[in-house]
Amino acid sequence: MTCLILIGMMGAGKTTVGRELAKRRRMRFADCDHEIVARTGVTIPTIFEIEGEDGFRRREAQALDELTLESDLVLATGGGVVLDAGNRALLSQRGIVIYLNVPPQILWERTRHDRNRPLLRVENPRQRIEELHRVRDPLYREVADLVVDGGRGNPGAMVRQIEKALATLDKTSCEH
Ligand SMILES: Nc1ncnc2c1ncn2[C@@H]1O[C@H](COP(=O)(O)OP(=O)(O)O)[C@@H](O)[C@H]1O
Ligand SMILES: O=C(O)C1=C[C@@H](OP(=O)(O)O)[C@@H](O)[C@H](O)C1
Ligand SMILES: [Mg+2]
Repeated sequence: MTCLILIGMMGAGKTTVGRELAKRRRMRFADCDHEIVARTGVTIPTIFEIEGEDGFRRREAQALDELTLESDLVLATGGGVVLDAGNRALLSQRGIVIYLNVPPQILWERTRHDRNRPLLRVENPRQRIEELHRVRDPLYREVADLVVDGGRGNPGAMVRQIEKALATLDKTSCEH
């Protein structure tokens, strides 16, 4: 079975919905960020502190390249994975890419108390989310096979919406 890849902004629900989707479809679940944390033994903020964003992005590209070789996998990516053109090419080639599209206001509400996202550790995180969304939304759309409204309904409802959208697609192989 094919490889399903979730993309979207921080707080879009990629990790939460991805895990549920994998359970429902009896597929393995992986998360690029979790993989990086498992490999390095430190948190994402610590990687940003020690190696900067560039260092994190190198690790992210490596993890993406390796994980997307698997089939039968639901993969949650980090929100910034689409910034790199090489990553975007990989995403398009290696799976069905699902963009969880969520308005900035909801992203802000979901992430405001979470300290694990170094890019939001700024004076005005709300404005930062809006800026990142403006830059990234076209990149998410560029690689997405499906765009799903991830702002309405609980994760279970998101899974049902994704399943419905997947049924309309005729892309059945990860290795196309
Ligand atoms: N559909 C949803 N409805 C309500 N809350 C959600 C939904 N999806 C995710 N959340 C919550 O939003 C926060 C961020 O979700 P997460 O899965 O970590 O997003 P991402 O991996 O895209 O950054 C978590 O606290 C999660 O429980
Ligand atoms: O948007 C981003 O650039 C990032 C998103 C995070 O993942 P989530 O999208 O799962 O929060 C994580 O990869 C890192 O903090 C950078
Ligand atoms: Mg996540």
